[in-house]
Formats: sequence, structure tokens, C-alpha cells
Amino acid sequence: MTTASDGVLLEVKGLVVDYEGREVVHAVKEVDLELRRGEILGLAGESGCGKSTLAYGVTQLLRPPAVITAGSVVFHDEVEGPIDVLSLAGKPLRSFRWSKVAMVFQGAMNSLNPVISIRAQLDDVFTTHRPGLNKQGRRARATELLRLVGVPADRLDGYAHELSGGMRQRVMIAMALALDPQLVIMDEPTTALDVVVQREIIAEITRLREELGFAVVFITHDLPLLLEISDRIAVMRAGEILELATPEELYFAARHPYSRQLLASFPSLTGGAGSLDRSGGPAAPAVERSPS
Ligand SMILES: Nc1ncnc2c1ncn2[C@@H]1O[C@H](COP(=O)(O)OP(=O)(O)OP(=O)(O)O)[C@@H](O)[C@H]1O
Repeated sequence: MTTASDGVLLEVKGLVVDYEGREVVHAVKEVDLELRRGEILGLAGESGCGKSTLAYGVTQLLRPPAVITAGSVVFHDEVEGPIDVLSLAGKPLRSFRWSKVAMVFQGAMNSLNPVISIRAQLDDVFTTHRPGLNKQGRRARATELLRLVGVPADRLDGYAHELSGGMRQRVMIAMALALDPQLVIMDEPTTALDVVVQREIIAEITRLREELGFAVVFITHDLPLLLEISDRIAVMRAGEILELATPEELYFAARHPYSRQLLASFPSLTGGAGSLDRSGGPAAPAVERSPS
């Protein structure tokens, strides 16, 4: 049995997720996966391969017609010990989602409430999940969270539409971190942003991960980005994980032909010298390039 001391945060075994419509779609097929405490795990693969279904499945965020038909998900909480995620329902499930696992989605405008101030939205999270926190405590925590993600505290009393896209995404990250989760699922968190802002947000995410130690499941079509920021990358195709490797292993010695095909579909990875250094950021991936 896995214990917290093994450093495993999330243990997924034989997970099967189907979409039950007129025709059943087998979106996730008997996936086994171990996510380590504090690691950034990238989920790579073409559109429709099941990345989001897998990530939402392990956090019980799926809605009908999605059905988990087999498998188990165990979250090794650093305080409470193992939690059988798939057996959670109602209040314990809602609490699990904010307190242990948080989500950052692509369009912050869709996740933030346009008619409620940022402060009130954070307040909502605290009053629901941290009822012991008084008004002063909530104010202090809200200010601290904004500072953490590099948003001026005076924005707390503003509204989502008054913020730039990058600022909004930072606020979303602050909300996700509000209850100090051990895992943050990020589904294309920077896709809607321009490249410069995207780089700033990515740098912020990796810095916060260093500082706070949460694990990240990072979903994106951007394989070069994953090579740069991930500790390990799972390559998915048609509901299965074909290969799970470090960026170095994947970049220099991918085992599965499909992984090689996927890498080859990014000219920036296979092109001429210097092509790994994208948009002024740190070189991707964080691996030594071969001299050839
Ligand atoms: N609500 C739904 N009803 C039926 N099938 C669905 C539904 N949502 C997703 N699917 C199917 O499940 C499979 C996996 O989809 P999923 O969105 O998880 O893939 P993805 O890799 O995250 O794709 P993308 O990168 O485009 O977001 C696809 O075949 C998709 O068509």
C-alpha cells in the first residue's frame, strides 16, 4: 500500500470514463497514474484524446453523460491520509475540491462572476470553507493572495471586467490557491493570452509551485511549453497513456512512435538552432540540447 511518505499524492488505478450517449465514447481507458507530491505533470496529446476527461475524472468534476465505470482514485492527504475520491459526494466532495484540489480553467471571464467584486468572490470561498475565519482574517488572506500572484491589492474591490486578461488569470490562480490546495489542475490556463502575458503567467505558476509546494496537472496542446515546465509528461492518445516520461527522456529518447510523431508536429522543437528559445523566455525544454 502507498503511504504519504512515499511521496505519492494521487494514485489512479484502472480508471475508465465513458460518455454514455446514443453511442458510447470510451474517453479514458483503464488509466493507471501516480502523481507525486509537488510535481508538475503535463498531459499532452491531440484534441479529443481524453486529457480533460482524465483530469476532471480524478477530481470528480465530470458531469453526465460522463460516467466513471471502473477504477479507483486515492488522494494521499498530508494531514488526513488516504481519501477514496470516487466515494466522495455532497459536502465532503465540495470541500475536497476547494481545499485539497483546485482548478484553473482557460477563460477566467467565464469562471469569475462579472457582477461581484474580486474581494466578495474570495470572501465567498472563505465563508463557505473556512467558517472560523473572521472578517479581518478574510481581508488579510485576500490581500496576501493577491500579493502572491502579483496583483495590486487595490484590485480587490474591482470587478473582473476591469482587469486585463493576464490579471484575470492571476486572480483565478489566487482563487484556486485560496485554501492552500495540494493539487491544482490547470486546463489550458494561458491559451487565451498573448504570448508575452502567457510567459509571465507560466513563470508565476512555476514560482508559486516552488514556494507553496502544490502539485500541478497541466493540460495543454502546447507540447514545447510542457517540455519546459513539467517534471514528467504523460502522452495520451485515444483515452490511454502511451508514455510517461521526463521532458529529457521524451525530447531526446521518446519510446513510443506516437510521442515522436507528436514532437515532430512542432516545428519549433525540430527546427534550427535557437528555436527552442521562445518569446524571450527561458529555453525550452529545461534540458541540455544535444550538440548535433
Ligand atoms: N459531453 C460529452 N459527450 C460526449 N462525448 C464527449 C463529451 N465530452 C467529451 N467527449 C468525448 O470524449 C473524448 C475525450 O474528450 P476530452 O475533452 O477529454 O479530450 P481532450 O484531450 O481534453 O480534448 P481537448 O484538448 O480538445 O480539450 C472525445 O472523443 C470527446 O469527443
